[in-house]
Amino acid sequence: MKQLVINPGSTSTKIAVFDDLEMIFEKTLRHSVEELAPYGKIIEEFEFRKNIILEVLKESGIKVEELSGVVGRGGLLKPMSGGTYEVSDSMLKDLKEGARGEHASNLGGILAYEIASDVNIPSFIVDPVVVDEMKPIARLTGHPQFERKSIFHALNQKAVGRKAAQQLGKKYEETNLVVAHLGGGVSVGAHKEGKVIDVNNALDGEGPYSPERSGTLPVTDLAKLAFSGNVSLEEVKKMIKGNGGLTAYLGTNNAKVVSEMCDEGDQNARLIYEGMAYQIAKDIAANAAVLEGNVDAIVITGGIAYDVEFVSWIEKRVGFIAEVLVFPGEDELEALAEGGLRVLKGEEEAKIYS
Ligand SMILES: Nc1ncnc2c1ncn2[C@@H]1O[C@H](COP(=O)(O)OP(=O)(O)OP(=O)(O)O)[C@@H](O)[C@H]1O
Ligand SMILES: CCCC(=O)O
Repeated sequence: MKQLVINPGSTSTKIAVFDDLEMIFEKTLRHSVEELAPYGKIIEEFEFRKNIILEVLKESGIKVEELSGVVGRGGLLKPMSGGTYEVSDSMLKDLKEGARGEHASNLGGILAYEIASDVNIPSFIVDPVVVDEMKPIARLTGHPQFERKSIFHALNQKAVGRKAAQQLGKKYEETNLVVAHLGGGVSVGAHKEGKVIDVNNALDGEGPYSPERSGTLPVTDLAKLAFSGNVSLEEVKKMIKGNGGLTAYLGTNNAKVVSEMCDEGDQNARLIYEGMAYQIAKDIAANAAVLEGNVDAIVITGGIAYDVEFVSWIEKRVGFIAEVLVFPGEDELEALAEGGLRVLKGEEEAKIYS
């Protein structure tokens, strides 16, 4: 069964075609700042991205009519449990309105639906960033006006969670893991028997700092800055997401460059980079407490997991909890294909978004 999978990022659209679980075509379509400049909101980029995808498929001799389904990465929707969801009218409406925020992955479900409906095949999203399996106790913040939200790299966290469980010779649904995804954003989740019962909101200023996000900031100082009259709301939001973390401290969101700065003897870069590992380690240990110490393994994934020294800084602080398994990079395209295939083959029923 052939499927097209689509993973839209802020400056790229990754696509692949799978025949069952074999990837037979893959392409990263990069979108320059100039190409995206005419579009105010991410949603306005839909037609542009759809046309490029169709052009590339045509050039590569891939016929949309031969596909059995199209799967897109899901976006900022209403909170939902993990799994594969058929793209429905109400989902499309929420994605198009972007009522829960703008995120490139909002385009995933829309692109999948529009390409699939042209040839009357089903479209799905899998484990969107709003997967929410948190326990009520994890939602408390300290003030009833605020509630913690589950927004994280659900797709990759769950995919590597399954791989780690397999490596341990267990089912994911019977395994307890702490998974840390280290990408442009960082999320650290407690996976208890297949459910992510606690995780930092990696998008909105919670948890460790990351290449481009601030993570948790001292709240009174932030409130003072916000009311100082010196900054706009947009500027404050940008400090938290986009221009926070390594970008704010060192002027780059490229952890590889920071690692090179460390190698060249830059002591400040080393302090900041190791500080990020320190905060991630603290969050991993906090999630071990969530799991009451019953941790089968700590799993480290995402682009920064390629950096052996960075991983060693984390491991020296959390190795006492459980063994550390490292899965560098991300398996999002494969995870999308697996989710779609489970439904197409009738092994799982597509969930309904409401
Ligand atoms: N060998 C390496 N050493 C250090 N950092 C690396 C290495 N390879 C990749 N990275 C870093 O990984 C980061 C990107 O990770 P990733 O590709 O997982 O993020 P993303 O997909 O852009 O964002 P997100 O994962 O938050 O959705 C970049 O900061 C990049 O520099
Ligand atoms: C937090 C969800 C994915 C991202 O980093 O944008």
